[in-house]
Amino acid sequence: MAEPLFSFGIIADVQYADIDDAMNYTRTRKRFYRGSAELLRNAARHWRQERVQFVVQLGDVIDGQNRWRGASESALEAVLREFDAIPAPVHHVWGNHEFYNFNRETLIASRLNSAPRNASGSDLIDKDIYAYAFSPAPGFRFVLLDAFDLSVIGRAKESEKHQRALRTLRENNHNLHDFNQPPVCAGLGQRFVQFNGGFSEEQIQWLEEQLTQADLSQERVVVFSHLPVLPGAADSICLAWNHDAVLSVLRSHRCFVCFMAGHDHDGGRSRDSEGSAVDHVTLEGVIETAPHSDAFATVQVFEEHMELKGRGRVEDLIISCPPLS
Ligand SMILES: Nc1ncnc2c1ncn2[C@@H]1O[C@H](COP(=O)(O)OP(=O)(O)O)[C@@H](O)[C@H]1O
Repeated sequence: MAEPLFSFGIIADVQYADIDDAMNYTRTRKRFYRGSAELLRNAARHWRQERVQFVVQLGDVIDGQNRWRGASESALEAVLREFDAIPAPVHHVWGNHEFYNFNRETLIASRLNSAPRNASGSDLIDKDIYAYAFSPAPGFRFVLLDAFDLSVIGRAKESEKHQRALRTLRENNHNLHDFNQPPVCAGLGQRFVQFNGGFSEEQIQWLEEQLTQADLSQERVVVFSHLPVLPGAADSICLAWNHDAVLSVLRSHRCFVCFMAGHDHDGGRSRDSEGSAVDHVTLEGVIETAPHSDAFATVQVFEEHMELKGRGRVEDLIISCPPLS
């Protein structure tokens, strides 16, 4: 049997807090706030044994409730200790709960900024857009996106991007007193809530350039974001506001293999048949996973496909790589 070229771990929505278990907002699922650290520890142990090359943490690593308890720093320390037990780099995506706990400047200066450093500082596409690309192996380019680049929670009140985000919510959500409440409508319109966000034109342009370069150099690309972009791969309430702009970039490049996101704790899988049938994976969230189970995966990468090996409530998936030419 062929050996994988390399392998990496993925985990989403740990949302750790040192508080008692409770129901989610809509009272449909239980959240295991302390147990989530234990499940992260299980994942770390597993990845250590498997000797993965790196891990991608898909956002919401600590819960927003740490903020009002004054526990943001200690909760972050607790989860980073678990990640430190993995002898491999960890790439951190930022979700809405990162912004409930910290502002953008604090996050940029924190250990949750995993962008590689270059001679002039960091490889971020812009000093305050948390998106970057890295090459895990020759022929592969992995891209992390900032889904709160355009958002109310991820941008300072006085900034132009915050104001634009507010206008987007006012135009699309009639709940002016509470934009966390989804608009009463069917389908995709429900995504215009304050706990979501979107991607600026600069970021989408940068993504386009990354994929164009990857096409030219015959690399394969995997894209990560906290917010999903393909309807069907997640509940409509969980999609990025301008998910369609990202989709149209992804669909126009043959280098694109797979999109991985978190945010929707129920998880989801969908094959984008409008592209060249690439997979969109929304990973099941640790926070709503019972303590006796697990929610993480290891992805083994081969020349022509990737094998996602799920643990606990994450099911296995074979992801095929579209032909390069
Ligand atoms: N249907 C809703 N109506 C009003 N507020 C909501 C609704 N769903 C979530 N919220 C609020 O939005 C914020 C984010 O929700 P939460 O469930 O914590 O997000 P996540 O799914 O990322 O964990 C919380 O402050 C929560 O109380």
